[in-house]
Amino acid sequence: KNPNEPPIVFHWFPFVGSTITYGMDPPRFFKENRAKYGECFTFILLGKKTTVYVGPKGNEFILNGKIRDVCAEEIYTVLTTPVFGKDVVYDCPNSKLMEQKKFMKVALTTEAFRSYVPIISDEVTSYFKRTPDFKAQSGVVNICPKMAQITIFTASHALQGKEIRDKFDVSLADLYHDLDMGFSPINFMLHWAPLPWNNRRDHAQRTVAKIYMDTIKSRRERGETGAQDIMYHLMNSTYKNGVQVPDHEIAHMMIALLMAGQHSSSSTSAWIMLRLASRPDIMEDLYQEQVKNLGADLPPLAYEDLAKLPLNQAIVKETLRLHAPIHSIMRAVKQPMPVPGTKYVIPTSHVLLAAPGVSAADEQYFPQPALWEPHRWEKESPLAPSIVRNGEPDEENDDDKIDYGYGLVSKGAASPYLPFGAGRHRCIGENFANVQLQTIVAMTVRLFKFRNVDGSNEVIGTDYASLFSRPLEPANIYWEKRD
Ligand code: HEM
Ligand SMILES: N#Cc1ccc(COc2ccc(/C=C/c3ccc(C(F)(F)[C@](O)(Cn4cnnn4)c4ccc(F)cc4F)nc3)cc2)cc1
Repeated sequence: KNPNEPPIVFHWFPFVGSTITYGMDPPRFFKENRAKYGECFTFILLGKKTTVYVGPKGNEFILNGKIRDVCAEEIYTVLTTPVFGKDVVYDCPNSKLMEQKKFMKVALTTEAFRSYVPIISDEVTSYFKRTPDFKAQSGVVNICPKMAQITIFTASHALQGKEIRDKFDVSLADLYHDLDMGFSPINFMLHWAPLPWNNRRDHAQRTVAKIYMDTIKSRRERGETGAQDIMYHLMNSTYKNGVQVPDHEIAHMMIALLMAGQHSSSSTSAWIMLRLASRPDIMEDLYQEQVKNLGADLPPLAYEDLAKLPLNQAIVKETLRLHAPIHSIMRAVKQPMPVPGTKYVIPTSHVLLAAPGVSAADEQYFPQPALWEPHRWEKESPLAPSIVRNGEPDEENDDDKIDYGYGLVSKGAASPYLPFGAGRHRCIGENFANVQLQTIVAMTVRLFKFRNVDGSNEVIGTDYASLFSRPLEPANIYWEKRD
């Protein structure tokens, strides 16, 4: 027992350590060990000493770690580079990633979102109209594959451009599926292994990258400047050192954006539908909110309408509070790190693990935390988070901001609610995700009433085996069309 290091979670076997109990149910693992050891403790994950530090102080310590102390790419590159491709995101120095985030973000503007809302709402309505599963007046459906379908189209159309999606036609599904097989936590360990799925992943990565690069060449030859989409902006971006972004890096960033957008949104939208089925009263409130604020004739949805639907917005916020797709954020330790207020110094042999979802489910910050209650985000709600400021306990309220090279982000990460991370690695897709998810919810509410098959208020368990936590399948809900 070393008094200068956090306590080590009891385990029977070296190497395996606590991998299985953690991997099966990370939130439960964090909560049980916080009760035994406090907010900062170390466990063995596949032979690696992994120091967890939960709560707002832990979020600050890890997510706002200085670049000389913590490193993301060292941990993530084995997982992401084979899928995205070389020289982007975690296969380059952090300074280059910061510039890439700036380029990627430049096309995620409210102007672009204005055009996405009709695209997404048309996709939702046409999907539900043309899909055989929704031919009848009511029925039962496993909602997860349906939401994955809806989000892959909207994510690819919005983030990749119409021509790319059309070009993939039916082969997108297969190529995307093979790429996706490489995006699994098993590859944290076996990324190098010449396993069949890794070979398919590599073939898919090369094929998809080539499709993008051919598109870039043909756009350049035609002098195409029509679509001001992400590809267009990346084709016209230059690094600070004067080098134009090479075609292969453009292609690889496009793959990264597709993977990010698809996984996060399909998981979150599936959870939203399951939660609405567990609370038919909320789904009715949402419908009435649109009637009240947009008019009983329910005009076609526009970007500006989203801001008129606070409960609709709170659905996404409350779902991400209990179902954040990324449950573990990891960093390598590059220099011994003293933990403020303790005797601990975290050595470079450790990996740090932040779990913002732990404080988001802590009664200290959210009364009755296990209750999915979107109304809690309204100021006067008795369930409102204790540190409500201007309507939400977000990190954007009371401290100033800092720019790591891709725009201003909040300086403080000591918030209990960080589903999009914080600090230099903070998400750049938050606004896109909110527009996409809020539009999907608003359109679904117009078409259906949901409830659980057994009429209960229950919700299905979580599958932590994949990279992004998502509902266990099949996750059936009973639906009926609003006449
Ligand atoms: C509900 C949707 C989403 C959630 C909950 C989410 C969550 C996160 C989180 C927690 C991080 C921080 C990761 C870390 O610190 O290691 C992150 C980073 C990031 N996300 Fe998202 N994300 C979402 C959607 C998106 C979308 C739609 C895109 C792209 C269009 C995207 C692109 C990125 C990028 C580029 C980063 C930066 C990674 C880095 O700097 O290391 N995300 N996201
Ligand atoms: N035995 C066993 C056993 C052991 C352990 C386990 C479970 O262990 C763990 C541990 C850690 C993790 C981490 C999740 C993680 C991290 C990074 C990324 C990412 F990089 F990919 C992402 O942030 C994703 N992203 C961002 N925004 N939207 N998506 C991203 C960034 C930029 C980018 F451009 C594209 C991106 F898409 N994705 C996911 C998941 C599971 C199970 C079983």
